[in-house]
Amino acid sequence: MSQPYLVLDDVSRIHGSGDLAVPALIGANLTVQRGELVAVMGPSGSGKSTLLNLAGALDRPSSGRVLIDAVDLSALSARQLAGIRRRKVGFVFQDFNLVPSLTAAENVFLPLELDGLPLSDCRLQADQALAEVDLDGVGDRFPDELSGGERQRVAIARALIGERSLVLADEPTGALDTHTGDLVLRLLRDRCDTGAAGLLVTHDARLAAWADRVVFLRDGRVVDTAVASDSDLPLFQVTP
Ligand SMILES: Nc1ncnc2c1ncn2[C@@H]1O[C@H](COP(=O)(O)OP(=O)(O)OP(=O)(O)O)[C@@H](O)[C@H]1O
Repeated sequence: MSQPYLVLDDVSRIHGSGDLAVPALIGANLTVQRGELVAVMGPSGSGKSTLLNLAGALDRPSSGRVLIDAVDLSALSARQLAGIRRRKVGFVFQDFNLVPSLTAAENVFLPLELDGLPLSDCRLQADQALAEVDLDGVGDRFPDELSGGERQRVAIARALIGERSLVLADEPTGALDTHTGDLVLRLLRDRCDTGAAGLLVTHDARLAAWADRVVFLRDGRVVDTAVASDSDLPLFQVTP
């Protein structure tokens, strides 16, 4: 089997210190191959967002190692981490995180623009990315001129634009109706099928069924994994 694209090796993250220390993630091990979509499930506060932020180089572990494409992130400066995020990682959040003063196309090509790509190339790639999510022709509209489902598809286009091959989604369908939620999941699934590695945080077993595997967290620990195509996901009825 090829080298995993994402590796979490015995990763712990303690927020705060002293009496206020919260062990949000404890000794987590996880690998995701290109082509694979892994769902992360667990009760509120179990460490799902913490894990996702570490996987996407938005946060650093208190101990353990995170590797993206065989690069150990602990060896990198803040500037180098920002470069990895811009080039390799796509994030999709529940609240879309679009910049309201930028058009749909400008939101989508923001990571490329920050990376110094000429604006004409940025626009071309943004239009292609918008077309991929079935949003041809909306590039010049602002987020408040789009529906919730369209905004989330813009966010997906931004997460998928360029070469980025690690796609991280935190409750990406939370605010969407079932039909649009399924569309968003299909886009994520397609991107993984064409070679990206994906992590999907969700509370919804129906959405987790789009993944290849499900990792269950409880109190900051990985307590179980399951093959997602087994329709009877154990939800949180796992033994500690
Ligand atoms: N910046 C922070 N400072 C202190 N504690 C934090 C911080 N971020 C998260 N925590 C704590 O770490 C634990 C894990 O939080 P996390 O957000 O990863 O859980 P989650 O599983 O994503 O929860 P939810 O499903 O409610 O979003 C929780 O106890 C949370 O209160």
